[in-house]
Amino acid sequence: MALMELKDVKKTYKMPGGGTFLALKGINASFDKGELVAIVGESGSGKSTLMNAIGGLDSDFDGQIIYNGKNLADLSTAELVHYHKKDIGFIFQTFNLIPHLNLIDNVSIAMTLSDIGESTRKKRAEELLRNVGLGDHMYKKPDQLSGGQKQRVAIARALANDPDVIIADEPTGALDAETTDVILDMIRDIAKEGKLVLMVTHSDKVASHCSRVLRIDNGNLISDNQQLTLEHTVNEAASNYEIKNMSLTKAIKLAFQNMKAKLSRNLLVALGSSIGIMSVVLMLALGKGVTSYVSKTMKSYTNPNITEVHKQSGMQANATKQDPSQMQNMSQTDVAKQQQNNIAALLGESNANSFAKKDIAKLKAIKHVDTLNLGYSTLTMGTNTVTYDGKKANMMQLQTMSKSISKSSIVKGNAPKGNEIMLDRATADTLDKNLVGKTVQVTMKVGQKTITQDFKVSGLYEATNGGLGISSTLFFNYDALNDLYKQNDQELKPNVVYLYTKDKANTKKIKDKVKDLGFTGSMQEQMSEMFTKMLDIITWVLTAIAGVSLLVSAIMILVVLNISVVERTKEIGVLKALGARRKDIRRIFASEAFLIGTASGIIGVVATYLLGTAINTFTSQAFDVNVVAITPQFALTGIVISIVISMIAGILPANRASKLDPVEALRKD
Ligand SMILES: Nc1ncnc2c1ncn2[C@@H]1O[C@H](COP(=O)(O)OP(=O)(O)OP(=O)(O)O)[C@@H](O)[C@H]1O
Repeated sequence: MALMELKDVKKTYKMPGGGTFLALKGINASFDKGELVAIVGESGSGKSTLMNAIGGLDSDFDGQIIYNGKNLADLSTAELVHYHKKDIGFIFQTFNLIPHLNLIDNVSIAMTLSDIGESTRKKRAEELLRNVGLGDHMYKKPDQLSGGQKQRVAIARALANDPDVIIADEPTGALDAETTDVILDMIRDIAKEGKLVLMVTHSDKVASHCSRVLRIDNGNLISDNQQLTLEHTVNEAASNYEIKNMSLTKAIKLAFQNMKAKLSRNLLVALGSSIGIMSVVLMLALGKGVTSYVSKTMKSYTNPNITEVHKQSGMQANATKQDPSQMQNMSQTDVAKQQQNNIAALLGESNANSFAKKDIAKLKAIKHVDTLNLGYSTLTMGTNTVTYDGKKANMMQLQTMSKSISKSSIVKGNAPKGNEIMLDRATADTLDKNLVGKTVQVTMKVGQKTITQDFKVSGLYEATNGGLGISSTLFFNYDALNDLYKQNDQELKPNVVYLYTKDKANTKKIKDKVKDLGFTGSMQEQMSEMFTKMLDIITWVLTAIAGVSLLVSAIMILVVLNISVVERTKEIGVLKALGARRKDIRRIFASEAFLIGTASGIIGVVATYLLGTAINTFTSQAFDVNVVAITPQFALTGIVISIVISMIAGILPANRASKLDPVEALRKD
C-alpha cells in the first residue's frame, strides 16, 4: 500500500461575492516513502492549494487524501493535530522561523507542542542543528543568520518529530544558486533516509534533482514522470518519543518568552494598568488605616461605659434635618441668625445648647442608663485667664470633669477635687514647670459676671491630638462650678450629659437611642463621623479612579494583545502547521494576559507600598498617625483583581488568535 494516495482531489474556493472557483479539478496520484517529488506548474496553477490539503492545513476538499489508510478529510481534530505533529513536517519559502526564539527553541518548538521534556528536546535540537551544519550557531536568533542558514534551521525544525512526510513549499525560492544546491542536497538526503518529500518549485533545475516530477496546470495534473531512483541510506536521526498535548506550563513558558521579546512594550502596559490597581489597594489601605486610627483614638480617650451627649441648638438641629433644597430657601437673615446663635451657644452666651429638665428626664429614662452626670463645656476664647507669679495665660476653653476623661490623659497630679482646678500641660508650662499643688489666680466669666478668684491646681492634662478638648483648657468639677455660679447669683445650665452604664455592651444601644432622641454624641464621635464621611468621599474618588483606570487598562491590554495577534499571525500559522491546537494558542495568549496582569498587579502593589510609606511619613510627622495600612490581604486582592481584569481583556485576542485559519495566516505577508 502506498504511503499516501490522492483520489480525485478537488478544491473549490468560495468567493466573497458569492461565486466559487475550482482551484483543483480532480488530482489522482500516489506516493511512497523515499520519494522526492517535485510539484511544478505556473503561478496560480494550484500547487500550494494541493500542498495545504496534503499537509492537513485545509480539510475542506472533495475527493480523498488517504494517509496510512485514513482519509484526511475524515480525521478528528485530535487525529489531525497528531498528523501535524508526527506525520508531516513543513519547510516554507520564507523560512517562517519565530524571531524571538533562539535556534534550539525554534527547532524544538514542534517537540514543545508535543510536550517532550526539556533535556530530550535540547539534545535532539542540538543534534539536528549539528546535522545541518549549524552546531556553532545554536544560541543565535534567526535575524543573525543568512538566508541559507535560516532554511537549514527550518529543515531541522521540520525533522524534529521525525515525520514520514516533508512538505517543502519553494524551499529554495529565496536563496542564491550556491545555497540552493546545499539546501537541495539536504532535502535529497532526507528523501534518501526514507521520507516522502513533496517539494513545490518553479525551477526546472531544482525539479531535475527530484526522483519524480508532477506537473500541474490550471488545477489539473497534466504529467507525472518518474525520472530517477534515489539510493536509500539509513536514518540515523530517528526519534521515538511519545507525542502528547502541550501542557499549560509549557504554554506559560512560551508566553514568557514572547513577553521578553517585547519587554519594554509589555512593561509599559503593565505600568499603565498598575495605576488602577494602585488606586484599589490604596483605597483599601487608607480605609483600614483611617478606621483603625479613629477607633483607636476613640478607645484611648473615652471610657467605653460612658455616652457623652450634646444638644444641638434648635436651628442647628433643623438645618441638619432639613433637606438641602429647603436650606436654599432660608433667607440670608435666617442663616446669619443661625450662625450667631451657634457662636453664642459655643461661647456659653446662649442657652440654645443647654439641657432642659425634660431633656434630662428623657435621657435618664433610656434603658440601661445607670447614672446620669451633668457637665458643662464652653469656648472662652481668651476671656478667662490664669495668672501665676506675674505671668498670665489666656484660656480658650472651660470644661467640667467627667468620668469619660481617661486617667491616662492626666499626666501630672490628680483630677480636681472640690474647689480645685486642672490645666492643660502646655498652658501650665508657660506659667511654671511645677504648677501642680500651687495656687493660681483665675479671672473668669461666670454667667454675665466676671470674677477673679484663687484656685489650687490639682493636676495637668495632656491635650494630645484627638484628645479631649483643644489646648488651653481650664477644668472644673461640675458641682464646684455650679456652686461658683450660685454664689454669684448665676445659673449654670448643663450643656453636656454623661450617661453611665455598668455593662459597656449596652453603650452602643444607648448611643443609638440618644441619636434617635435628636441629641448628638461627643466631639470625638462627631469628629469620627466627619472622618468617616471624608473617608467615604475619598473612597468614592479612589473607586472612580480605580474604575476608570481599570477599564482603561483592560482596553489597553486588549489592544496590545490584538496588535500582538496581528504581528504574530504568521507565527500562529506556523505553530498550527506544527500541531498547535486551538487550545494551545489560546493558552499562550491567555498566559500573556496573565503575565501582564501579574506584572501590573505587582507594580501596583509596590507603588502603593512606596506611596503609602511616603504618606505615612508625612502624616506621622504632622499628626502622629499612619493613615495607610497595607496588609498582605490587600496586596493579594490587588494582584488578583489585576490578573482577573487582564485575563478578561485577553479573552477576545486569545480567541481570535486560536481561530486563525493556518492557510490564511501562513499566506500573510
Ligand atoms: N482563499 C482563496 N480564495 C479564492 N481563490 C484562491 C484562494 N487561494 C488561492 N486561490 C486561487 O486558487 C488558484 C491556485 O492558487 P495557489 O496558491 O494554489 O497557486 P500556486 O500554484 O501555488 O501559485 P504560486 O506558485 O504563485 O504560489 C489561484 O488562481 C488562486 O487565485
